[in-house]
Amino acid sequence: MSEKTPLSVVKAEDLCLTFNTNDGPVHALKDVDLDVKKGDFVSFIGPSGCGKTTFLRVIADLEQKTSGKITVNNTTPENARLDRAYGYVFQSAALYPWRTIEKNIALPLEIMGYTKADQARRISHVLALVDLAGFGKKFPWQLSGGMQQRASIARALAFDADLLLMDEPFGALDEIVRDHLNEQLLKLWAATNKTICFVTHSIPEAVYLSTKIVVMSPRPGRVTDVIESPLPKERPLDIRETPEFLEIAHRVREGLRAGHSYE
Ligand SMILES: Nc1ncnc2c1ncn2[C@@H]1O[C@H](COP(=O)(O)OP(=O)(O)OP(=O)(O)O)[C@@H](O)[C@H]1O
Repeated sequence: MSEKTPLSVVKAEDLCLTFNTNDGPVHALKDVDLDVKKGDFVSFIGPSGCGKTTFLRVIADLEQKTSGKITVNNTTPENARLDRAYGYVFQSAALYPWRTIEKNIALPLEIMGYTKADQARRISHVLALVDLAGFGKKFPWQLSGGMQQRASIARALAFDADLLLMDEPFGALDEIVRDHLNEQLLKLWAATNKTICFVTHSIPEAVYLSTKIVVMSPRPGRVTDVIESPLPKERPLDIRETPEFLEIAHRVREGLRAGHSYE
């Protein structure tokens, strides 16, 4: 492999996952082919039930494929999970209300056996990365929704996983807060060179954040388009008004429309 070819972080080939339910089989993922390279910011967009969360859960070894291939960091999802290859951020911040922000961030580090000194160093580093320096001693309920979500991102970053799996992390926030967090996330991504897989229902969010947009469609859950973004890495919010941005957004919208059943 040439030095310039980035490594594959997630590689899926003919990946299928069928849930057997009392109402018959549900084809959550069908023949998914995807190559996520190191440093990519990949968004998954598509209507409810198209398999976005299921795909993230397969990467995280929380669901098992039915057939096909999937590797994470060139190994099985199970090995990658055991190597702590990823941090996972959910739609709700899922912070323990009885623990302070720093104690929430410390939890996975405690479980992994980091020393107290290493925990403290990592906590202050990730709090600074998400712009929450000085808030470590607060409890989750003392923070706004956007700050809580940043704290949950800090928790996912604390053990230095190169891959971040984010399942609609900003879906429950209002638009202004979401804009702000989108900007911050891009800065964080540029500063840390992480690979990010990000689920969203929002076309502007997907186009603004991503180097690659994966458009999905349900019944069966499949990938209908993969768009490589030509936008520069440096993206002020007003890039959303440029013709290049609107053109990609248009292609995503067309892809979503084509795969939508309007039932
Ligand atoms: N554990 C499960 N058992 C049975 N069916 C499931 C299970 N998990 C997901 N499904 C089904 O698989 C399909 C894909 O679900 P998934 O949650 O991945 O979709 P999604 O695109 O993330 O949807 P949303 O945008 O609503 O979160 C859906 O039809 C869902 O009902």
